[in-house]
Amino acid sequence: MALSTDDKIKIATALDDLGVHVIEAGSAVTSAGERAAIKAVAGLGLNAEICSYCRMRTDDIDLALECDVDSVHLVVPSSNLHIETKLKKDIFDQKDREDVLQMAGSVAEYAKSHGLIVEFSAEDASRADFKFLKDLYASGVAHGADRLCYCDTVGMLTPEKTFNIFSELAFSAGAPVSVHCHNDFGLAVANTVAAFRAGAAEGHLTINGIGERSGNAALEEVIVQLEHLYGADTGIKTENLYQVSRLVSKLTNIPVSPNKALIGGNSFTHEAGIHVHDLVKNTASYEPISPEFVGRTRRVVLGKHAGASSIELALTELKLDANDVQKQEIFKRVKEMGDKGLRVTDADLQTIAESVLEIHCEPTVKLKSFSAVSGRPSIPMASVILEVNGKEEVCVDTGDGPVDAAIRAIQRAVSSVGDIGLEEYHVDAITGGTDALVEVTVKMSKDGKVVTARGARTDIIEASVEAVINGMNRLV
Ligand SMILES: CC(=O)SCCNC(=O)CCNC(=O)[C@H](O)C(C)(C)COP(=O)(O)OP(=O)(O)OC[C@H]1O[C@@H](n2cnc3c(N)ncnc32)[C@H](O)[C@@H]1OP(=O)(O)O
Ligand SMILES: CC(C)C(=O)C(=O)O
Repeated sequence: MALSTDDKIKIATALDDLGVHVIEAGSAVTSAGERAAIKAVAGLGLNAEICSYCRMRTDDIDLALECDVDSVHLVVPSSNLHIETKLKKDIFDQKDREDVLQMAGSVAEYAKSHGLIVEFSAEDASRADFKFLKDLYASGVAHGADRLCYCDTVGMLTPEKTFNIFSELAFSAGAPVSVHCHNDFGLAVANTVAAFRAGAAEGHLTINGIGERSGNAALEEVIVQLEHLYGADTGIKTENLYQVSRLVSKLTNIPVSPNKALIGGNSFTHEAGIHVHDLVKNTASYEPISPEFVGRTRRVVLGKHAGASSIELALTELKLDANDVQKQEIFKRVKEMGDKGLRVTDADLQTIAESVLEIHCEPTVKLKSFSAVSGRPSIPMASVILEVNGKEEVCVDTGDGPVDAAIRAIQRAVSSVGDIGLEEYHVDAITGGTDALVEVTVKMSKDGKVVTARGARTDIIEASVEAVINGMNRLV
């Protein structure tokens, strides 16, 4: 994953707006491009402190200074394993031990003398000799470190162990102690929360839990757990969390798993009829917090597990009245689709309901023709001819591929009916082979309303065009 300067600016601005206190904008030593990006972020005048990762080397500090950052995350190997591997020294040898303490302290002092805030970070602290770790922190503090950090570099901590360690360190190490957890055993969030409970001053968190290997502690999970399960006021604008999560996922190209807590596509989405039956009476029955708390909306989807309440709700949303017999028929058809293994999109339900209720609606957006081209080195391009509210619209656009170009062209062609966004795009090959039937499912939005729709064809561009137009017709 590599972010451009523009991407870093967008993410840093969103994080600042979210209310985070420190933004680690990159490692200045990485490359000239990385330095340009860090400098650009530092020049934004954000409220957050802008920080760069540095090794225990004065030349790394010099590069961070070139970027005009406020602070450095000065990382010092602390376990004997890391010290031996990186520095070829042994903390159990008295001379080597003193050398490491001296080296770390002098780089901290160098950074401080150049006006930087120093977060003095013990790498692999969870596998370090605890006595040496405390000596290392003492050396950092004696040389001016403003904060200390305890890194669980390969995710070895458990919540109980973390609580005990932070209970001992947090108020006796001589400076506020941050926690930096990795998720190798899936415990990064639990360990970070345990550290906060025991007095950690700061947590190193990442949006969507991204990070090296299995990632770091997910910001959104830590914040919402602290607020809701422990009654803390974190000062974070939680209502921005989903929007920032989407931005980071888009710019890093790292999709969020549908079942990811709080920000996954399935959180706050309900399908089971037995759940929906209660949910419509009291949302708390199947939601621990309201979706709006993290900037989301509730969704009830239809499928094999739908019940009468789900159908009733969906019909109300469509503003359609059905009698009991008609509802039974809609219910039956929804179940039939579910039994075939199909997800019932909002557009599918509308089609079923209109067919059962014998309503004939002229679609607002009708496809007359489209074409798309792609190749190398040409730029992917698409043209569409649509009928929008009876008026012919012809649009051409380019994109990252022919599908993107076609969807952009459609979005331009329908701009007269409003701003329709594509929130999610998903492709499944239903059959095997290069002539497979391809199913495209899209989630689209307009003025806060979100709908799902599907297209199924052997041609992926046609399936995408069909899905998008189906979704648009549900929204306008
Ligand atoms: C995902 C993250 O960004 S987490 C933060 C970690 N950040 C990064 O790794 C930044 C990206 N890294 C890079 O671009 C490169 O690794 C560079 C430019 C930093 C260094 O590249 P190279 O000089 O080729 O060294 P290489 O990466 O092979 O090895 C790292 C060197 O740093 C040394 N080192 C690593 N950590 C430390 C430390 N905390 N203090 C002092 N030295 C350290 C290693 O001992 C090794 O030194 P050696 O080459 O003398 O053996
Ligand atoms: C970059 C450093 C802080 C790290 O990821 C770790 O030690 O866990």
